[in-house]
Order: sequence, then structure tokens, then C-alpha cells
Amino acid sequence: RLSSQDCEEAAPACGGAHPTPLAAGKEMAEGAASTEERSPEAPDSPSPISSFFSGSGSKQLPQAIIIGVKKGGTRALLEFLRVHPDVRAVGAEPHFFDRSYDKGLAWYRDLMPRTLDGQITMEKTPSYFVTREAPARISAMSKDTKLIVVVRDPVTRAISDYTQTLSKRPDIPTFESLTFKNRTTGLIDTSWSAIQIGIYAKHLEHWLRHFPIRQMLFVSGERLISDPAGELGRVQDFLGLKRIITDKHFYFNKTKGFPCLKKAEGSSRPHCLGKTKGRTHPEIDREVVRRLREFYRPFNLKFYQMTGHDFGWD
Ligand SMILES: Nc1ncnc2c1ncn2[C@@H]1O[C@H](COP(=O)(O)OS(=O)(=O)O)[C@@H](OP(=O)(O)O)[C@H]1O
Repeated sequence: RLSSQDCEEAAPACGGAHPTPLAAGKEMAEGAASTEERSPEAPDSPSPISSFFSGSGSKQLPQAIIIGVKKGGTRALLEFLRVHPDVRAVGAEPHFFDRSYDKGLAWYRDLMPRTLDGQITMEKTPSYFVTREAPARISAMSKDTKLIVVVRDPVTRAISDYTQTLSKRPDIPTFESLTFKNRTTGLIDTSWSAIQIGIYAKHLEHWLRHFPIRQMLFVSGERLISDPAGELGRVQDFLGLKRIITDKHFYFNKTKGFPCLKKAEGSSRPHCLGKTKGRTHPEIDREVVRRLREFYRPFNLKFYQMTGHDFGWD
């Protein structure tokens, strides 16, 4: 059974090989398993209400997957979606299509919660978006799978990614030194995964060889914070769900600095995401940030063009 622990703590799903070392190099700065930490908002033990129903229904392969991006706001989106009575989701990241594919679809299905007719099964594993094998593998499971990508300004995303690694390995080099192959010439190290993950247009090209764009939804990570109900409205429409999650479900928690749920799934209490979500980022040299913005600009414009959506990062 998958626990909500991260892979460093040996969750069963994380035991397999990592097939695509997408961004080799600077491994020390990547974190041993660049994945989500154990987080209280990813409960796998069913609530009393869902336990009552757990004998009924059956386990299904997911019809919709949040495939990325790392540090985009994927946990927030999944936790918000779980409020919907027609959505059932696995709490921990299964990492099936990148790390455990050899375990087979029956193993994968067994991780899923039971669902009743009309309910959608979902999971989120943000590394799928940058895994070369993932599009073909997901399409082989079902070419009708709906894919959701939460995207965020690639520069803040990179800093967020670095901040996560820094929290696990405080001795890594500075963000500034990892960014450049050669600081004097300003040549950016695109092999550093923190940088590479943000070249969204490149990754998207691989998905579009296997899925039509109408089967993909791009959620703005920024709007998920500034207007969670608005983004959730788009997601519910995309999934063919009744718009049940509305602004009435959210409140802005001033201490946390983020929107939180008035009532989480299977609970009557307010719920914010855990401490690992919404970390304070280190201050990064302005010139380095400027250079990174300049680097990402053409890729961002391409991405806006491909998705038909200006995310406003430039
Ligand atoms: N409501 C709410 N509460 C807390 N945090 C929120 C929320 N909505 C979006 N976010 C942003 O989510 C960022 C983490 O993204 P992910 O969950 O995709 O990270 S991970 O890849 O699964 O580790 C996290 O990044 P950091 O701020 O860098 O910690 C948050 O900015």
C-alpha cells in the first residue's frame, strides 16, 4: 500500500528504477528523490465517511491525471478537487509511469481508491510532465485520459524547486552558481533540472505527439492562489463535473498567506496545506533573475501560442 511518505522514506512505489535521467548533472543539488515530502494534506487513510463506503464500488484506473509541473501547485489542486463528491484520488504520488511501470497496470489500479459509477479516479505525479516515456505509456493505458498541467512562472518555479532541495540539503551551492554554466558569459545550465523543467514548450511537444491539445488542461499556478474558485471552475468543466466547488469553499488564511479550504474532504474543519507548501524563498540576485527571465521568454511565448493562453509571466 502506498504511504504518503516521500520516496526517500521508501514508499513502495518509489523502489523502481528512474528511467529517464532527464536532467543529468548537479545531482547533489537535485535532492535524492526530487519529490514531494510527507505532507499531512495527503492522507491515505480513509475518512470515517469514506470507510463506510469503502466496501462498495471498485478500483479503476485513473480517467484524469495531474501530470505536472513540479512545484506548480499540484498538491493544492488535488486537495481542492477532492472536495468534489464525484472525485476520488490517491493521496500519495504513485510515480507509476516514471518509476514503477514494470509493476504493471494491475499494481497501479490497486493503488486507487474505490469508486462508484460516475465518480472519477485521479492521481497526481508532477514528474510525469518531464518524463519522456510518460505520454506513450499513459496513452497505452487509455488514449482518452484527461491530462491536467498546473504551470507557474518558470523562474519562480525554479527558485521554489531549489528551495525544496535546500531544505533537505542545506550545504548545496547557491542558486546563482547552479544557474550558470559560465557566469561570465551568462550561459545558462539547461541541464540543471530546476531550469530544464521550466522549458514547458519543449516538454509539451512530446505530449502533443500522443494527445490532442483538447485533452489537456493548463491551470495557472498563480491564479490557483489568487482565484482558486475560478481555476477550479475551469477544471470541473474540463472533467465534465458539476460546478460544486465554488468560492464558498475557500477562505484566505492570512497567517499561511494562501487560500485554504473551509472544510477538507471527509472533515468539517478548516484545512491549509502543510509547512512544505508555501515556503519562504531565498532572495536571488536580481541580475540572475533578469537573465533567467530573458532565457525563458521565447519558450514562454511558444508555450502561450501552443496552449492558446497567455499566462502573463513576461
Ligand atoms: N493554497 C495553497 N497553499 C499552499 N501552497 C500553494 C497553494 N496554492 C498553490 N501553492 C503553491 O504550491 C507550491 C508547491 O507546488 P506542488 O504542490 O506542485 O509541489 S510538489 O511538486 O508536489 O512538491 C508551493 O510552492 P512554494 O511557495 O515555493 O512552497 C505554493 O506556492
